[in-house]
Parts: sequence; structure tokens; C-alpha cells
Amino acid sequence: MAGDEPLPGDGQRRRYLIGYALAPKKQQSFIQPSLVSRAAGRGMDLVPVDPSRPLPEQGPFHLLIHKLYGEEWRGQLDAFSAAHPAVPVVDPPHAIDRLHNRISMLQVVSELDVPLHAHHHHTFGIPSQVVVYDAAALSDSGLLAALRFPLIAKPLVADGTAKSHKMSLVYHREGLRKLRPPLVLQEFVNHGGVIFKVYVVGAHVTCVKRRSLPDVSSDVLQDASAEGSLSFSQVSNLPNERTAQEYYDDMRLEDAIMPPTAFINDIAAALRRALGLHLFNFDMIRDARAGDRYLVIDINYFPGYAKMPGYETVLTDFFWEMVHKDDDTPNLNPNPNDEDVK
Ligand SMILES: O=P(O)(O)O[C@@H]1[C@@H](OP(=O)(O)O)[C@H](OP(=O)(O)O)[C@H](O)[C@H](OP(=O)(O)O)[C@H]1OP(=O)(O)O
Ligand SMILES: Nc1ncnc2c1ncn2[C@@H]1O[C@H](COP(=O)(O)OP(=O)(O)O)[C@@H](O)[C@H]1O
Ligand SMILES: [Mg+2]
Ligand SMILES: [Mg+2]
Repeated sequence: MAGDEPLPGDGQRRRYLIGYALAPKKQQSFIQPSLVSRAAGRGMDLVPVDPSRPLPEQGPFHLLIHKLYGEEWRGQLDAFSAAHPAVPVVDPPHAIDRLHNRISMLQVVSELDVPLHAHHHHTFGIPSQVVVYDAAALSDSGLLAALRFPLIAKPLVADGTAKSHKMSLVYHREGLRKLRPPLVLQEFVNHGGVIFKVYVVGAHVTCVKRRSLPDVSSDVLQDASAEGSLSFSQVSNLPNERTAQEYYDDMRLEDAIMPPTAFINDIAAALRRALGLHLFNFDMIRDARAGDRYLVIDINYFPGYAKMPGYETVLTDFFWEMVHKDDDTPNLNPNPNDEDVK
């Protein structure tokens, strides 16, 4: 049984059980006491799922959220959905799969249907990129003809492992030799050292600014004696012709202008539809060469929401929407005041 029979105490106020299946690190960052108490105040209890035990022994759940992978877990979710088709699983594994490959991840952006005429001169897209499956292809000039240096080399697979975040900035052709395919070679686009992170939670969208890689100057590209490439996995560790710290001291994050809200919202809504996902964020940069052109460079499933302002309220509203999705009677008061929330 899951979610379709009354729970004890239903007569007074119905309670809902939300199962979460998360890796320990994710659980620690996401399941904050402030979120648990806010959800409880709206009648929803967050309970951990043990992925090594059968789901029918746990619950009954009215909603399942997860960020776990592997065949066994997928089998559990498939069986659960077959037995309880009315209980939402956020999100379906087949929809998440698309984000585990940096080509299929961004392909969807190129195919989006967003009415750009509504956004004046603002446009969006993705940087030019090619996929490289083997080392021989790195010396294929035909393959590289479409790209301009500097490049950023990213592991093709984006599966959340430390390895999948290890990147290299490649200044010229010789820098390609050290790389280990399979990877994506993407044009590095100067963007003023600021990235826009757009968090999507169902219909909710929040955009925040973060520090990014510093711009690469033409001096660096012309310096033949310089290293051909530079590896990094943490943006703040990256040195430059000036130190990253000097660069950041000069650049005030607060001075960066946010993209227009309606523009961001339209891209987010189109992405949500195209991906079939409720929980994700995307990284966007503003192309310094081209006025109001924005480039999506990364999409992440179930990102670090605890860093999003007001995450407890946003996530609680989302859970509420999901557990009431199939209610027959429209709720006239979808946002009742929270009870007992400290
Ligand atoms: O750990 P956090 O809170 O920094 O969240 C990571 C995200 O950071 P962000 O929210 O953008 O600051 C991070 O986003 P970025 O790499 O910064 O674009 C990923 O979403 C990461 O998940 P995964 O390793 O790709 O599966 C997220 O890692 P997990 O928490 O899912 O392991
Ligand atoms: N095409 C690009 N041009 C400029 N900077 C980029 C580009 N792609 C990535 N970056 C920088 O590298 C960082 C990591 O790349 P990203 O694709 O977001 O990988 P991850 O999945 O590890 O977050 C970004 O946050 C941004 O600072
Ligand atoms: Mg990123
Ligand atoms: Mg990512």
C-alpha cells in the first residue's frame, strides 16, 4: 500500500509521507531541520528511504524524491511506479539520464521553443562544442576546425563523481595532448567572471549570481611559452596571468546585471517541459562579445538547493503541490499558514 489509503489520524488532519532517497552527503545538505519542520507544519513528514530494503516494506509514501543511481534502485522505482501509479516519483530515471551526458544535456537547449520576440534583443544558445571519443581524434584538424581557442575540456559523462567535474582550460593545440577522452571540447567564452545559476523547483524559478572562471585575455593566448592547458575542478583554485584573487577583488559580483526575469523564466519553463524534470538547475553565462546573448553551459539534476534563498518555503510548496496533484476538489487555500514552525 502506498499513498492511496487513509492514514491514522486522518479524521483531524491528513498527514503525508514523503520518502527521500539521497546519498549521505546530499542528505546532510538538503534535509535541514528548517525544511523538515516547515514541511511538517504543512502536514508532510519527510522520511529517509533505505534503498537496500524493498520499498513496499517502507512508507506508505505519497511522494518519493531521489538522487540515486544504479540498476537495482531503478528496478525498485519501476516496481513502485507499477504498483502505485498515482504516487509521484520525482523524477523519472529515464528523464534524469539525459543529464548524465554533456552532449545530450545541452542538445535540448538547442531545440527549445521559446518565443524570443517577447524578449527584445535577448537571445540564448550553447557554446560551440564537439565530442571526442578517442585520443586519435584530438589530432584530427577537421574535427577542431569548427572551434576557436581557448577551449574548455569537460568529461563527457556528468554523473556526479569527482572525476566528472575535472575540467581543463586549453589555450592552444598542444594543450590537447594531455587530455583523456571521452570528453567534450567546448569553446571557452569570456563572460566577466560571473555565472547565473537558475534553480528550478517545479514551476518555481530562482536565479542567483556566482563567481565563475576569470576571462582569458588575448595575451595569454598569444604567449607561446605558456602551458598549453590548465586543469581545475574548483573554479576558485584557478590561477591566471593575474591571480584569481586579484581578479575577483576587482570584480564585484553585485555589479553584474541579472538577465531579465521574464527571459529566465521562459527558458526555465521550456527546459522543464522539454526535459520532463521538476528538480534541476542550469548554469548560464553572458557572452562578453555579444551584448545580450546568453549561453547555457551546464544542467544539473537535484542541485544544492540549500544554497538557494528561501529553499525551505520553495521546496515545501513544491511537495504540497505534488501530494495534492490528483485531489478532486480544488483547494481554495493552497498556501495555508504554516503550523508549529519555529
Ligand atoms: O553539493 P552541492 O550542494 O554544492 O551541490 C552540487 C551542485 O552545486 P550548486 O548547487 O550548483 O552549488 C553542483 O552544481 P555545479 O557543479 O556547481 O554546476 C551539482 O549539481 C552537484 O551535483 P552532481 O555532482 O553534478 O551530481 C551538486 O552536488 P550534490 O549535492 O548533488 O552531490
Ligand atoms: N563554455 C564555457 N565558457 C566559459 N566558462 C565555462 C564554460 N563552461 C564552463 N565554464 C566554467 O567552468 C565551470 C564548470 O563547468 P560546468 O560545465 O558548469 O561543469 P560542472 O558540471 O562541473 O559544474 C562553470 O561553472 C564555469 O565557471
Ligand atoms: Mg556547473
Ligand atoms: Mg554540472
